[in-house]
Amino acid sequence: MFILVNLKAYPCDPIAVAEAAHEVAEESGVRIAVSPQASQISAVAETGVETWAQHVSPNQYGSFTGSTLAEAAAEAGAVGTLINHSENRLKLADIDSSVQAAERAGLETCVCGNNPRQIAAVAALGPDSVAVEPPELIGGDDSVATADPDIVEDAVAAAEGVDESVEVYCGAGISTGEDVIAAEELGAEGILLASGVAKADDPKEALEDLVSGL
Ligand SMILES: O=C(CO)COP(=O)(O)O
Repeated sequence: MFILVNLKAYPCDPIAVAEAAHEVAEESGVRIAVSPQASQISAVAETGVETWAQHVSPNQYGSFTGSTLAEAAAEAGAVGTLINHSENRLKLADIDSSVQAAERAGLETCVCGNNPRQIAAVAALGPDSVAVEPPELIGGDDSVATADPDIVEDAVAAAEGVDESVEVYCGAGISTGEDVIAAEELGAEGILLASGVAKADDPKEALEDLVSGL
């Protein structure tokens, strides 16, 4: 299982979380990545943890003020990027262009969708992975894997029906090792989570719990 910790714009210490994630990844052998704010990518990458951008813009180099250039994210040390997170939704044409931009820059891509229909649509754009995250469960205490298991199984089937090579992740409300195992049993190959680590008193302890059953 791949564990991607999305720090969103939470007021946590990204370096402390990155160092904890790097240590837990090394100790457990589980693949763990951290996705900080764009301005913190290079500092997070310097800790040695696998680092992802939260978004890349659909544009190339040029007159695009305020954009998050995929090449700049890669040069700062990101190796992957989320695209179309529920909190940063894009039009389908822009998702397509952002996937292309990320691929040009050599970034791994994970495109998010709210439900299995959206997962099928974005899987057709050829990302490396897709992630289903029901918005109503994001940031809450109920894990998607137990509160809405059908959405995970249906997303896995939807992506498989379009392109079997696209991995399927899930996220929303995941905070424990049991949640991770439940997601794995539903067919997810990775999880996205945020508040369970970014808001934890002890992020390392939270991460150790997340990988405990793997
Ligand atoms: O949006 C998410 C990860 O990208 C999920 O957030 P929570 O883990 O806080 O529910």
